[in-house]
Amino acid sequence: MVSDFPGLRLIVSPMCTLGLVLPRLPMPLYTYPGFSFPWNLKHAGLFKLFGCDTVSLCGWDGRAILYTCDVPFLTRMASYSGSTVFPKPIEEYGVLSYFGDNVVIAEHANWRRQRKVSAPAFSSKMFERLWIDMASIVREMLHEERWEERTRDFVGPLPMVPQQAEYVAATGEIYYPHVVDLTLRMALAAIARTGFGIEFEWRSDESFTKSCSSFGQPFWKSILATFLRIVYQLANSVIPTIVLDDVVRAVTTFAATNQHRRGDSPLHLALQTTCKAIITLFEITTVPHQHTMRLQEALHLVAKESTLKLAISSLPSWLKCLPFRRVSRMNMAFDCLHRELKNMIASRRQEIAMFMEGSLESMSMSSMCDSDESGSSGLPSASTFGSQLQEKEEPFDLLSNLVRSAIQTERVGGQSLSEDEIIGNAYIYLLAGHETTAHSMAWTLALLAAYPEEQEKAYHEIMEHDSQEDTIIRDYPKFKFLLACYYETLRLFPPVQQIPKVAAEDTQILIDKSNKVGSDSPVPAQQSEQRLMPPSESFSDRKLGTFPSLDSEASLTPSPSRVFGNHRRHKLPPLIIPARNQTHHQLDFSSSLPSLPSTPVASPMRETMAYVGTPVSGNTPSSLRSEFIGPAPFVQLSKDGSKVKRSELSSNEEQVSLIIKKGTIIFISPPAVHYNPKYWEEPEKFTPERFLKPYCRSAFIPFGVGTRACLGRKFSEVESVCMLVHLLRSYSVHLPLLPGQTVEEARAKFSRASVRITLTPDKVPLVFRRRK
Ligand code: HEM
Repeated sequence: MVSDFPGLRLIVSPMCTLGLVLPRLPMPLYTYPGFSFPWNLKHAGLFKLFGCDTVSLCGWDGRAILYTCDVPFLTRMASYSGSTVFPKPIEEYGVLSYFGDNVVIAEHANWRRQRKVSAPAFSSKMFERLWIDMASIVREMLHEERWEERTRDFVGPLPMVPQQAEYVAATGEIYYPHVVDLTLRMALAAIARTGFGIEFEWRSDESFTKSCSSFGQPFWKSILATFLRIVYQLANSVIPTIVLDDVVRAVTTFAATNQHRRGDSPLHLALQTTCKAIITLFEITTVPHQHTMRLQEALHLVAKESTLKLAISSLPSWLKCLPFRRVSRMNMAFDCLHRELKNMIASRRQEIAMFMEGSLESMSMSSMCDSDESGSSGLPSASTFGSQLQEKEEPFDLLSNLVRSAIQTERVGGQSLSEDEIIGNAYIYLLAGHETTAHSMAWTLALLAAYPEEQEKAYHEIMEHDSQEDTIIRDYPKFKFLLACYYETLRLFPPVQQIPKVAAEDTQILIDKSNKVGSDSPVPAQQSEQRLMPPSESFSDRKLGTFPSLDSEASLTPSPSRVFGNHRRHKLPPLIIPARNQTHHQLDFSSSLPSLPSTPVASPMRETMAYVGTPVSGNTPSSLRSEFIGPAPFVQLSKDGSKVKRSELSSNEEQVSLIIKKGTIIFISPPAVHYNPKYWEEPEKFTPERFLKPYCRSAFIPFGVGTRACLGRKFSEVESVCMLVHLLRSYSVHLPLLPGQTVEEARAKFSRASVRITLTPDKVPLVFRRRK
């Protein structure tokens, strides 16, 4: 299917189950590069090696995929992903349906419905609340962890001891061996408060982790309990249950009354010990845990153990009940969260319906009162009714907004979300929004520590706009440099490493070959203003080239085009494909093409055409053309955006086609795009300023591309900028350098990461000091 593209021929495909667990093998480019290969190889390790931006990855187990970092190609492809052409291979996402159907695993009409109902949940009031919540989370953290007190007497770093393996914090320094422990809790608190409206108090790290890890039974207890239950089941099959139950009840009652019996004789002691043992055994088998799990603890454990849950979901069901403490703790947490979400949704439904009715009623009453100025109607005045309502604050957290949107959709007769779908989507917010943002916040701090001059710029920006009074959401657009730092971090460490698509049908993409450089190459400021969007374009009112503005409600509420993508309004960037009889080597921008003859080029035609899937000749072969029955979206576009008749395809010298065979899996690689020197100057360097100048927007894809782009993008941006403002205004962050260690070495160390659900840093050690 993809053999015409150069690439890796591997023993194991990274996409199969074995690939998920197998570590990197020796000679990785011939055997197996490990599941973390997108991060380890980035652009230079694979695409540069093969000299083209789309390569194939084939395993001996038969799974073959196309792997691309070619911006024109992926932009065109992803812009249509909401349609039937390049959907997500949703069968790969089955495990995410644990709590219920949700927007991430939906496709086609189901996806449109879910996205339409869930997008309004990210409303301006929610962002207002997010800013307030995040600011108070940082404040509480600083207070609870006694940062001020601990950083009071800093005199300077401790003298270095040669061969020192671990950094020793000096007096007045706060040292985190892995700052992700801190950012994970901040991101969780933000999701808990603004996402679910839960009172999530900040407890010192130690006590919180301790209480969370106390759940679940120790391994030996679980084994014993399982054994006793099996014995009971077997005995049950021989002796009638009722008799067995009576015997157990009699024995335990006897044991309970006799376990504290006084007496010093050996007989008494033996009886007492036996009775205690019986009671313990009985407790092990019947009472799993005395202490009820709180929602805050359940949230923490669910977020922490989601990877385990997903891994276990694909195992046979009996394996899921293995008596490991971690597994039983995880199951408890998931059950608790599910139960609580159900209760919360039920109560929110009532509350929100009350508010909706209340506001309607107060409106109608105010009009009645207006018409009857003497107030002789006998009804409470509109203001009295309004104040009764105001006593209770209307909730605007994500979950409440989702419920509100579902109710509103129901009321206008639209297709709404079921309770399970609301729970499914709420769980996705937790899963999608927790680790991604937490890891990115940790890496932003680390990069600012590694580049002190950038940190100083960030600090100056904070000082410029952060008066002594608390900042509010309206101040957010002022922190341009901080947002640029966050973007640059996401470019260097994109949390999502692969974005999969599948060709649902044989598809022919018509390419404008005259546009050689392609409109997605990095461009200087004066060129192509249309493509130069501000870093937060989806948040702003979309004035090209301006920074996000939060002045209007509209700027925060997703518009249909923002929700569903704007591919209908804008012309898609053309793909660059060689003309007939033009070799790859003649091209100055032949990014979509296999350019090295690692796969033997069989015919001149192969050399001159770019295609994905079955080889085709220079002209669309009749066999393939006959498959294009019905609308083929790509065929309809020409250079000027007008329609091209199918019959013109073969003869039109300006147009060349790219053919993607049905079933081809295509993985878009954000790290390879972000490290592609074609789009980014000095891609390895941390240069936040690049986002303050015109930049290649289509080559910045941490939040995905096209219609399926991230719904929570603004959530993560507002949350992170707010955290930086409130932390860096009083504290500076530094790398804990060991004797003889350079900044580059330290950066290489904190850049080590593995690909799990998202890119997960191995260790990010940081030191904080109080600013003078
Ligand atoms: C740094 C933070 C984040 C990154 C890098 C990120 C990245 C992404 C990416 C790449 C996708 C597209 C996946 C695909 O097409 O297969 C996505 C989708 C999604 N994200 Fe995020 N995300 C982040 C934060 C969040 C947050 C905070 C939330 C919610 C509170 C969220 C909710 C979602 C949802 C609901 C989707 C599915 C959209 C759809 O399929 O229509 N994300 N995200």
